[in-house]
Amino acid sequence: MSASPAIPGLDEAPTQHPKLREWVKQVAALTTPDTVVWCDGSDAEWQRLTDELVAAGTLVRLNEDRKPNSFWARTDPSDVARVEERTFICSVDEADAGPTNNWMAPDEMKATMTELYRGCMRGRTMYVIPFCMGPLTAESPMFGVELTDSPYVVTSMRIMARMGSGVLDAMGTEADFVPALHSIGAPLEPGQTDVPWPCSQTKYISHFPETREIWSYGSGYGGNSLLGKKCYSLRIGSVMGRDEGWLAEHMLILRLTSPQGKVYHVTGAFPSACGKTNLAMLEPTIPGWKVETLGDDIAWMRFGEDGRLYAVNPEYGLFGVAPGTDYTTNPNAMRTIAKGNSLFTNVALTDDGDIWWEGMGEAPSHLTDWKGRDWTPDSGELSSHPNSRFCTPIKQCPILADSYDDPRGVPIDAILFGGRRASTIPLVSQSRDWAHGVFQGATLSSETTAAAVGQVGVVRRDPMAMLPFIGYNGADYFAHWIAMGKGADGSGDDSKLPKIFYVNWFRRGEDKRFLWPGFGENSRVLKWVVERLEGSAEAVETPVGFVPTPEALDTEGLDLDADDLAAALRVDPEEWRAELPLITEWFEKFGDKLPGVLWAELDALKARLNG
Ligand SMILES: Nc1nc2c(ncn2[C@@H]2O[C@H](COP(=O)(O)OP(=O)(O)OP(=O)(O)O)[C@@H](O)[C@H]2O)c(=O)[nH]1
Ligand SMILES: O=C([O-])CC(=O)C(=O)O
Ligand SMILES: [Mn+2]
Repeated sequence: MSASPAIPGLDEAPTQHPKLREWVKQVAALTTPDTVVWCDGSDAEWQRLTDELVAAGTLVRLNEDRKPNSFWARTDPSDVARVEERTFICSVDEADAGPTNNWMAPDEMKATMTELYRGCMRGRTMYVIPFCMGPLTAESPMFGVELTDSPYVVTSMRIMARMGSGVLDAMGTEADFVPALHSIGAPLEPGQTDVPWPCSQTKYISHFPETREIWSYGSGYGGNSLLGKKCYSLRIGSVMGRDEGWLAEHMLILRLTSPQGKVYHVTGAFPSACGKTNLAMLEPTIPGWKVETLGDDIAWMRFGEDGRLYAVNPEYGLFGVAPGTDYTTNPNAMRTIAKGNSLFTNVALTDDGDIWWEGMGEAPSHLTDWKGRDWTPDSGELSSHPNSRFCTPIKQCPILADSYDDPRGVPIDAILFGGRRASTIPLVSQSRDWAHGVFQGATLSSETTAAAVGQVGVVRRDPMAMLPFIGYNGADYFAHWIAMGKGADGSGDDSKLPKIFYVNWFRRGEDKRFLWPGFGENSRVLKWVVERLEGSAEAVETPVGFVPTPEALDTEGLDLDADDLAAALRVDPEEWRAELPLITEWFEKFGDKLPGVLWAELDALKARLNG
C-alpha cells in the first residue's frame, strides 16, 4: 500500500506538543479533509472565515451602522437545538452513567462513530481550535482542543471561549487538554455544490468520562457543536469536579451591591431558557442597588483557602435566547449586541439589514424569517425560532464585573435554584439548611422549553437545572453536593457555605397571566435574599422553607395587586401533597444509590405537610 498523500496544512502545526500533533494526524487520516487549518484566533482569521461563510450563504453580513461586524445565520430547520435523545455518556460501566443519561459502551460508541467519521470531512477543511475554559492565568488552565469541519463553529468558538495562538503557546508541549472532535457529517463529493447549512440526519453527542474525550457528529447547532460549552464545561467538567472536589454547574454568576456598598455574589441554576441570562444582566428597579455580570450559563465552583466556595465563569461569550430580549426586559443584553462582533442564529432579518425577533417591540411590516421566507405580521407564524440565539463577546457587556478575569473567582453568598412552574412553587423560599437546599435542587422541576428538541411545556424533574448535563450517575451527583456541604475540610461546618434559595418567576394566575412581573423586578427578591443572609428580613416558616411575608418583600413603587403577590408567595399544602408522589417516583429511579439524606428530607417534608 502506498502512503496517503499529505494533507495541506497538516504538517504546519504551530506547536511541538507531541500528543496534540499525533491526535490531529490521526483524526485527519480518519476524516480525510482537503486541508487542515491551525486557528490562531486573529482578527484576520475572523475576517477570512466570515467572508467565506458569507460567500457560502451560511452568513449574511448585517448593516454596519446597526450591528457592526455582525452576521445573520440560518440553520437547517432540523438543526435548531440540543438533541438530548442523541446525547450519550459512554462510561465503562453503565451504572456510572446512571438513570438520567443515555449510555453506550465506549468501545461500541467509538466503533460506530469511527465509521461515521471515516472520510466525513472529504471536500472540507478541518480546523484545529486550541481553547481554554476559564482564565489562561489559572493555576492549572483548563485546556481543550476542538477539531471541526465547520467554519461557523470556529467563528462561534472565537466568541464563546478564549482560543487561538495564546492558548497554544500556554499549552507548551506537556499540558493536558480535552480532545473534542466535531464534524457536521456532510462530506462533499467532487463537483457537488454545498448547501448553506450542511449537517447530517444522524447525530451523536458523545462523552467518554474516564478518558475525558468528546465526540460530536451531525449537528452544527451551538449546544451540540461548541464543545467547550455543555460538553466540556458541564458534562466532562462535572466528572472532573466529582473526582477533584469541586462543582461544575449550569449557573449564572452575578455581583450585587447594596445601597450601603456591601457586596454579595449570587449564582443561579435555572433550566435552559428559564432566565439565567436575564437575571445575570439585571437592571434593578429598586434605588441604590447594583448588579454586575460575571456569567450567564456556567459556573465552576471550588473551595478557596478561606473555606468559602468561589465561582469562575469558564466562558468568554454569551449564547443567549433571542426572543423576549428587549430594552424593556434585558437592556444590558441589547447594549452588548449593539456593539457588534456578534452572530445571530435563526432570528429574523429586517429589510435594512438588522435583526428582529418576537418580543423586540413592534414588528416591522416586512421581514425575512428564520427560514428565509418573506414574513409580515399577518403571517401567522413566528419570525424567529423560539430557540434562536445571539452569540456575543461577554467583554462587551456594559455591566461586566471587574473580577470576571480573576482566576480565583468570586466568593458565593447565595445559590438560587429556579424552575418554570405555572403552579405550586412560591416566588422564593429559603432552604432550612444545606441538606434541605440540596433536596430543593434535586427535586427541581420545570416546564420544558425550545432549548432542546422535543415537546415544550411538559413538567419534568431537572435537578439543579443539570438534567441534560450531569456527566455521571445522578445519585452520585447528589451525594457529591451533600459532601460539598461538609465544607472544604469535610468537617461538616457549613457556616461558610452559600445559603440556598428556590425561586419561581413563572407562577401563573387562574387567567394564565404571570403573577410576578419578573426581569428587573427580580431585584426585589435578590434584596430579600441578602437581607436573609444578614438576618434582617422577615419570613414565615412553611413546610417547604422560609417564605417572605408580603411586607418583607420591598414592593415600593411596584404596581402589583396584593392578591397577585399573595398568590405568588403562597405555599398550598394541597398542591404540595400532589408533588410528593412525583418526587417519590423521581427518587425511586435512582434505586439504592440515592443518598439516604434525600429520603430523610422527603420524609420530613411529608411530615411537615401532614403535621
Ligand atoms: N416571565 C418571565 N420571563 C422571563 C424572566 N426572565 C427570563 N424570562 C424569559 O425566559 C426566556 C429565557 O431566558 P434566558 O435568561 O435567556 O434563559 P437562560 O436560563 O439563560 O437559558 P439558556 O441559555 O438556554 O441556558 C426568555 O424568553 C426570557 O424573556 C422573568 O423574570 N419572568
Ligand atoms: O446549549 C445550548 O444550546 C444553549 C444553552 O445554554 C442551553 O440549552 O442550556
Ligand atoms: Mn444553558
